[in-house]
Amino acid sequence: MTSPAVTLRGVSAAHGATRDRPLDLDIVPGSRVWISGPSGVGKTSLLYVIGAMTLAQRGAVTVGGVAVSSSRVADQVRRDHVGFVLQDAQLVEHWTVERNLATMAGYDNAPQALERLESWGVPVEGRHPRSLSGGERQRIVTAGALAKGASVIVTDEPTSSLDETSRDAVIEAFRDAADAGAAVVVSSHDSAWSAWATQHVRLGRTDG
Ligand SMILES: Nc1ncnc2c1ncn2[C@@H]1O[C@H](COP(=O)(O)OP(=O)(O)OP(=O)(O)O)[C@@H](O)[C@H]1O
Repeated sequence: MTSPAVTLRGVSAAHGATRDRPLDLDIVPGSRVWISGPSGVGKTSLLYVIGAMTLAQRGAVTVGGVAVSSSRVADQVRRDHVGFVLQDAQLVEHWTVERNLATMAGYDNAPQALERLESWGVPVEGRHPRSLSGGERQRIVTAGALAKGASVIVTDEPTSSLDETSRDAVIEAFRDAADAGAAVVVSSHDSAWSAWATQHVRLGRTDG
């Protein structure tokens, strides 16, 4: 039997729907999980718990087989197991994009990120984050997170700034990451993720 990449048992995040309705969830390697629900329902808050970016308010969380029981453990788990693409695509503004990518992905993996960005038509050489459009920024962070080769990838609206063609390329890249064995968890309003997902977590009133 495949060991889950992430388990939640009776978990409530600090904000949103899981406060009233704690969640049990098993996410196995290779799965594609779509968290949906109306604005403000708590998708981001749940995603942060799944990615060990914050501790659960209640319940038990494991990521990569490790119980996320303290901030110190969460920091380590995040480094060892998690790649993330957050809503405000996180880059160090005074570094070049290449240095940002090397830090996100690891120096050995950075060429892979550069290759992907070239295939997506995102020019990178010598650029700083301030010169990037929202869509370029989003794809740079995505390429960095994917190249890290993490076993768990969490992403929050990773295609919100993209046109349809670019969006489809990014969705495809997250599919490839899952095919390669990562557990990929996406929080998004966009129903384009529906056909991509193998597992759907719907937060909100219509949730069963
Ligand atoms: N640090 C915080 N302090 C207080 N309230 C917060 C905090 N973070 C989130 N919230 C509130 O918790 C609720 C859930 O927020 P969250 O960002 O998880 O929702 P979401 O479903 O991801 O929303 P959206 O789709 O608009 O991004 C919202 O009402 C939000 O205002």
